[in-house]
Amino acid sequence: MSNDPVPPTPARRGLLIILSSPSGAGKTTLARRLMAWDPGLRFSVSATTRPPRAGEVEGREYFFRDRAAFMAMVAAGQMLEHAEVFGELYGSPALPVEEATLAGRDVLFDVDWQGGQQIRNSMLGKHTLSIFILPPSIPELERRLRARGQDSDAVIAARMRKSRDEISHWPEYDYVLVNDDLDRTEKKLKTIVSAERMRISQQPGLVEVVRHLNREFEARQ
Ligand SMILES: Nc1ncnc2c1ncn2[C@@H]1O[C@H](COP(=O)(O)OP(=O)(O)OP(=O)(O)O)[C@@H](O)[C@H]1O
Ligand SMILES: Nc1nc2c(ncn2[C@@H]2O[C@H](COP(=O)(O)O)[C@@H](O)[C@H]2O)c(=O)[nH]1
Repeated sequence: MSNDPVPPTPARRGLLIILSSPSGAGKTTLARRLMAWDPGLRFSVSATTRPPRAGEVEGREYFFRDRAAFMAMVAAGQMLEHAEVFGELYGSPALPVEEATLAGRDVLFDVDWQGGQQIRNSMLGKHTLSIFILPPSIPELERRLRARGQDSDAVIAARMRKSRDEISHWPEYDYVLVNDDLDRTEKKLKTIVSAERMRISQQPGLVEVVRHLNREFEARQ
């Protein structure tokens, strides 16, 4: 018998994948493509006090709450993070994230820089992967916000004013992608996620593989 140096197999904890960008750079579009690529990925549906846009469905894009209900969730400790963005409250409910990551599933967040910071510093923040999406130019950012056709001129102007501040947080992220061509950016995003999933810390099953290889070495002696 060898004295097997390999520790027992720990369960895999899911990754917290954080996407941030200035409004309109394309993170929601990219998040949808990532979800379609990997049905095992769980999207963290945020709660917000902002009113629904046309086509948005309660519980799919957001949980739409009034301020009192939102603050009650915060007071009850139900939010992993929360922040005021463009004058509205946004937050990520903690329980679905805990359940998914405990079951080994990765969770995708579409949050601003404040949310990104809070998630990284949270109890669940040990295994995070954070990616910041930059627009190729400021005129293109504004063009995308207008082309989306969802927000008033005043809302677009407010979001453009905040974009410089949001962009200033790019160095806090693990990766930065310039979203010029959507298909190319999607491919890069998938490459990053695939590579991060191959980190030793993300592959507890390797312990069994190495154990098996050691047994095979012994059988040859
Ligand atoms: N690479 C791209 N080239 C051209 N248009 C794009 C590109 N990426 C996204 N878009 C478009 O830009 C608009 C804004 O994208 P999206 O809603 O994904 O931005 P966002 O970063 O999630 O914004 P918000 O923070 O306001 O939710 C959408 O109409 C989307 O189709
Ligand atoms: N800190 C958090 N930010 C969030 C969350 N959900 C969304 N967001 C960010 O808000 C803005 C605006 O989103 P929109 O849907 O109104 O266009 C954008 O930057 C999102 O990333 C959250 O739970 N926490």
